[in-house]
Amino acid sequence: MELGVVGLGRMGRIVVDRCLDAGHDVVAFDIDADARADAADAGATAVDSLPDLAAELGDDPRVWLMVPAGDPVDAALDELVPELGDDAIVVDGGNSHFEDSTRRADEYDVAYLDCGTSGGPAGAEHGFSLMVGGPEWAYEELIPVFDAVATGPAGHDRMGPAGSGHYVKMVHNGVEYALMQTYGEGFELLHEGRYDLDLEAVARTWNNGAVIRSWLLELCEEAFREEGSDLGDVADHVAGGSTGTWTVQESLEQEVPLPLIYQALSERFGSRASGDGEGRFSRRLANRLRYGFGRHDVARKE
Ligand SMILES: NC(=O)C1=CN([C@@H]2O[C@H](COP(=O)(O)OP(=O)(O)OC[C@H]3O[C@@H](n4cnc5c(N)ncnc54)[C@H](O)[C@@H]3O)[C@@H](O)[C@H]2O)C=CC1
Ligand SMILES: O=C(CO)[C@H](O)[C@H](O)COP(=O)(O)O
Repeated sequence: MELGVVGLGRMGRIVVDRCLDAGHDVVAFDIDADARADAADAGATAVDSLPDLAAELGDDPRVWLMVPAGDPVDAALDELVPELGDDAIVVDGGNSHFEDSTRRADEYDVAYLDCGTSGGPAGAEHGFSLMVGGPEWAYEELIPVFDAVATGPAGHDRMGPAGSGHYVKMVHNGVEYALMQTYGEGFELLHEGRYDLDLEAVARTWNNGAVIRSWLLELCEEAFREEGSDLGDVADHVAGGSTGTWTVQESLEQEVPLPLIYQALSERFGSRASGDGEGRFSRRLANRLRYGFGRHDVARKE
């Protein structure tokens, strides 16, 4: 299959590489010329504009957007969609708000698939988990691409109609916040508590057979190995927060209480208010874990 990929950053580049490895042809565009050149070196056909991308794809174009959520998605769609034919399929693999996705599915004259993507840059090796919303025929048409980008056939599924893919990913991220918070609290008590513990050894032991083993716990182990048991100069400053905020907003609207996810989100806001970079160990671990799974910048003490 031939796929256009728009947005060649941390995540989009993985879409490109995994599709090429699976034998698909890729036409690639990013507003950044260096990113375009790198994708061309990897074997994609790099183009200089969105109209060029549409022209290169010809009939039945299939396009994967992997740009930052919000205005960049609408900007790309506004420029791209008029150039695509009636049978076009567009996937938005970023962290868009599900209501933006339902709006776009109505507004743009293409088959629109909203695709929650999980796995972060580590997905380069293993593939992503993909949660897809939108028309069934379009999902089925793109299964060869989803097989390549995901861990395999079990790593993707259609969640339901437009918006459902990003809705499921929003809740996934709320769960992610709460898991990071609870690991952080446990390690904070171990760090401040009665014994002088090697936290990498604790995490490694837990990761081997314990009830609470997980990938996030493997990333805790990696963080302690690389930063030390005291997390070195990692600051109490946790960035991000949009997807967790949406999860809490939706919980209020649905009257479904989510106290743990709300608390984890509040801890992030609290970390930014304190401003001294010292503070809570749990929040310092969350800061470092965001690098582990998403290659987000680590805030360091001055
Ligand atoms: N980093 C992560 O772990 C994860 C990120 N995501 C989501 O995936 C999306 C992309 O994230 P990353 O790859 O991490 O971001 P990134 O910042 O590494 O890459 C974004 C790329 O999009 C390009 N871009 C921006 N506007 C553009 C436009 N109008 N046309 C063409 N290219 C444009 C930028 O030049 C950049 O190369 C975001 O929505 C993000 O929330 C989803 C899951 C995990
Ligand atoms: O979707 C992701 C992981 O699943 C991204 O890494 C996202 O950026 C995480 O959310 P936040 O930036 O609010 O920590």
